[in-house]
Amino acid sequence: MPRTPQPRTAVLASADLSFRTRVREALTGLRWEVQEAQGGAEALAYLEARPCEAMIVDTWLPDLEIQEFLAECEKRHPQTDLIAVDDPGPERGPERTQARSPRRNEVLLALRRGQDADHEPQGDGASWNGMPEMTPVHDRTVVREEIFVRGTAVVEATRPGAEPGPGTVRLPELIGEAPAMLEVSRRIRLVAPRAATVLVQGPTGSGKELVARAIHRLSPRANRRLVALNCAAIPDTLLEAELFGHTRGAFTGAVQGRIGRIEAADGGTLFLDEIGEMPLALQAKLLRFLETGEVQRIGDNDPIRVDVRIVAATHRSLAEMVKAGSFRADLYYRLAVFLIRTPGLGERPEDLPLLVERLLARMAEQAPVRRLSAEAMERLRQHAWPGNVRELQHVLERAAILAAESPEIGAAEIEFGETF
Ligand SMILES: Nc1ncnc2c1ncn2[C@@H]1O[C@H](COP(=O)(O)OP(=O)(O)OP(=O)(O)O)[C@@H](O)[C@H]1O
Repeated sequence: MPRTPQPRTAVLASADLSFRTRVREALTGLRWEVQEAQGGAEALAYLEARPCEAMIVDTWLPDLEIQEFLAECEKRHPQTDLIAVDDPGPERGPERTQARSPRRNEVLLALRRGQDADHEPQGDGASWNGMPEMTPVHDRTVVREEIFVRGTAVVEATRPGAEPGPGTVRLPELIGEAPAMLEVSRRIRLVAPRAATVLVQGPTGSGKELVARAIHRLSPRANRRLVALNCAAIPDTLLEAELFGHTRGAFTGAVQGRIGRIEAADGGTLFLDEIGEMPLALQAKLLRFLETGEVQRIGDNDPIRVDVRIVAATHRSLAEMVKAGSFRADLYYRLAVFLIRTPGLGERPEDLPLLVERLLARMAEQAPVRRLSAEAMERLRQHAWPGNVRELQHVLERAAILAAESPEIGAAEIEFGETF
């Protein structure tokens, strides 16, 4: 009796759902068990949790440079074969060169045969080794192989000898190459795939919300909701109902029942901005939720189980607040499982030119924008930036409007607003 082959295991990493679907269908039809990841960090987390035979990865990842990703896989999981897949399109990945191993050939073959059910291989998979079309080719004989899976060009992965730089590459939405910013990106990528609570600390306008959104985008929860609540923007008396929800008639004015933001974020992420402004009594209730995973709407005795990841942010030092007795120590420890500190612009002056260039380029997508003169740049350099990147954005927007009739943005067009 023919032996039923064990499913072979692969992680498939791509941000593109249709791409994942095509490749997954091709492989599961061939008895591969495929774990899908939306980005590099998530894919690495899957490999950590359960080693598998192959890593199939899109050459464009939302969070990691492909070379960095491949090097990381190679270092941590030398047993896993790597295959980078190029979707045909204007953005091709970098040139790839690498000798192929027999097992990698199997995956390529599986992908190719996914087009055609008649070719479904029989046996235990070992017999695929040495298929005539796929006999291993030694270094440099073939540098590139394209196989089409329903319109997708599959190109062999490569790990050229070059090291992938400092081991950390910034996330696309976070502008800045200063070490403190690269550390922010690194921390986001490390924590995103996990369920850990994150505390983001940094001055106003330094990108705390951007960090929360990036964590959500790179997490397995990315296709569920990110719900944001600014604790400073809601009167203390309403904050509890906003967080936990309430039944009809639970308090004066509650003419209808409403679910709270925690429940609304079920399966996703809740971003609690300005957590330092939360009243002490409510802090105790939030802690209870974090410990039990249950919420109780105001006016209702039945607890409801929810699965929510919390990312909290503050511009204040919560540790100082704990010392002063205005923030609960137990909640602080529970929130600060993983800390990310967003640096103020004053701490990373070397990023100013890059920020200016990228922010002006973004503005130019909406309306024509003049170039910045050297004098204007110098004026920007002299400023202390208490409002950080948000303030820079506003200064540049104002300057672009003022310079509409000038050949360039001059120092005269750089106006700083009020500082507080
Ligand atoms: N590193 C960065 N790269 C690109 N844009 C940034 C960066 N940091 C901040 N910004 C932009 O600056 C603005 C303010 O950012 P964000 O709201 O994330 O800051 P914040 O720290 O949460 O501010 P606040 O404490 O006032 O709520 C946003 O438009 C954001 O896109």
